[in-house]
Amino acid sequence: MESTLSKSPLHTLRCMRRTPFNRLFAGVYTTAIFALLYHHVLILLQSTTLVSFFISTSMLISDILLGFMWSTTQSFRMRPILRQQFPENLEKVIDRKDFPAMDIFICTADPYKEPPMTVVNTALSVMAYDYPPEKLSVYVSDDGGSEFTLFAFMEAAKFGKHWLPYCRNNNIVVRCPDAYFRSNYPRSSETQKIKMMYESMKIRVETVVERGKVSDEYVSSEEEREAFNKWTQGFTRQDHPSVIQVLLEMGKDRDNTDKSMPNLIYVSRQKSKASPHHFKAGALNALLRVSAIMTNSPIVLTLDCDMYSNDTQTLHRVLCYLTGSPCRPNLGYIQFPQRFHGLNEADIYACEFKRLFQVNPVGMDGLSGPSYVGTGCFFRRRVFFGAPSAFLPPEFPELSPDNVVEKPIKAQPILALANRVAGCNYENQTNWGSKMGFKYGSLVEDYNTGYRLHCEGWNSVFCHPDRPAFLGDIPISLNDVLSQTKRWSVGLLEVAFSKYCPLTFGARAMGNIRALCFAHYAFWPIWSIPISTYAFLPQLALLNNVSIFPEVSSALVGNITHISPILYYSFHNVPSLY
Ligand SMILES: O=c1ccn([C@@H]2O[C@H](COP(=O)(O)OP(=O)(O)O[C@H]3O[C@H](CO)[C@@H](O)[C@H](O)[C@H]3O)[C@@H](O)[C@H]2O)c(=O)[nH]1
Ligand SMILES: [Mn+2]
Repeated sequence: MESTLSKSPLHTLRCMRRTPFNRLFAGVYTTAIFALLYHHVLILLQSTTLVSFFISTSMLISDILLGFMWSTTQSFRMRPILRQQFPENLEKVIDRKDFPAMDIFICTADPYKEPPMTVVNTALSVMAYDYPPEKLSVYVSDDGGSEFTLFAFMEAAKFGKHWLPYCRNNNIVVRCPDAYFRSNYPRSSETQKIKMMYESMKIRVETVVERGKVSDEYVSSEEEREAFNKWTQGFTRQDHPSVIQVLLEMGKDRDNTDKSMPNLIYVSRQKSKASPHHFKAGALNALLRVSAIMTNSPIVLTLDCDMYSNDTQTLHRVLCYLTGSPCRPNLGYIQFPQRFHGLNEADIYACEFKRLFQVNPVGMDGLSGPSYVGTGCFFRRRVFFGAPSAFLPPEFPELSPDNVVEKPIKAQPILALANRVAGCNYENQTNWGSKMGFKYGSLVEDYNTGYRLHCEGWNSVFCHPDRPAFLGDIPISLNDVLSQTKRWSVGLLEVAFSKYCPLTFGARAMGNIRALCFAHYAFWPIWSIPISTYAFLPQLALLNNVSIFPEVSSALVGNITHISPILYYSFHNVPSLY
């Protein structure tokens, strides 16, 4: 195998050529920042009135914060690397029948904000991966506890039996039905037929959501009726029993060409007003346990419901890192960037977050790997059970990452246990959320979990192929943008001001440079302080006749300080210079 790998590698990496320049620049620029701060201190000491004292102090504080944020960004420039995968070499190293099983988690939380058809499209796009279907299990977590979402998935299970073979036989690249039918697809009679099926499913699902109930005419079997019976009078989204419904069972359910379908399982964990639900992290932990009981695949993909798969080869790319030797023993997860569709040229709310999702992770990748961004991330199941060298056993052996599930997923004991671990009080007095699974304590469970895994000694890989692996929706209204930014800011500050602060706990656990990368995110909201100061202070200073910038004649310091904010912003905003 060694020799096969050296002739046809599965992945390569190379350091970027600009690295020495970046380091030199960081050194020179640090001197400029100190000169600027020195100038501010001098002005502060010379201030004679209250107004000039206030203005100089504000400038000093803003520039200290800007300088600090600048220094955190430099950690991303210290060793940026570029990776490449060669999925075409995979089958030289591992037989298709030996591919590892994958559990795919899709989260949804509200049938009105996240229409069930969007969730269905995400699920169908991943069910149709070019991967042995008997190795795929798709779990949908419905935190909205909505019968409409369950109904949509019953429909998707039926439509999938036509869609999957259609994609396979016609080598379709975009396997998300909605995106496919929006593209310039070939108008053959087979395609028209499948499009009609899709449209009629869509109408049924949308009618059900509009009417606010699943009418009898849409329920086609006793099993389905029984599932909907769980939505009794007292069933609300904040208070309801767990609902776990197997919609497709691998091996038993077959498509219209008689090939096996992947598993498709609907999970709505139990909710009660009296127990905390821990938002998405709670939902993911419930899914981790339910999937452990039912399939326990060694690799887990987390996806948001608004992100569909845009490349059938993605799982092969992931395997390039997880199979063959040498395989990094501490490799915990593989993160794909969040990329978006439907962006307009101007992207007026700047929601693409290119720096956050595409530029900075390249820098972190050269250190110990990118942070987790909540979606498009493949984990080894083992990472959720303690540090690489200190396995933390779960409450009972069936939850253990090395347990092999032998019973079929519809077996009564399996379903009973799955419902038990999806209970709202199950986590009381356990390590879930603190030492095990996705971490609680922050609204940005993704950043928090990724960061804590790195502190434990896990590392990660950034996989950024030219063809986006996943495409998602961006917020398109100002209200959505503001609420998203507020949620992120609160969540990040929760980590920054906790005992796990990257500057203290992080620096001890992983060293200064890596910790600075994580600190950059944790302290991201403090950008608002210097930005607001710079927005308002110059006018105030002008009105009060206070000079905040040095005069051109005041020698070296003046010149440097004049150009430094300009230089700072130009360097910060040119992505090609990382
Ligand atoms: O109680 C909850 C709340 C949210 N979600 C799901 O979590 C996902 C992300 O939530 P959303 O409200 O869309 O947050 P965004 O700010 O758009 O998402 C970004 O930020 C989140 C918090 O950091 C990450 O979890 C996401 O992956 C990341 O895309 C969605 O699929 C939701 O359905 C739940 O399952 N349960
Ligand atoms: Mn979202």
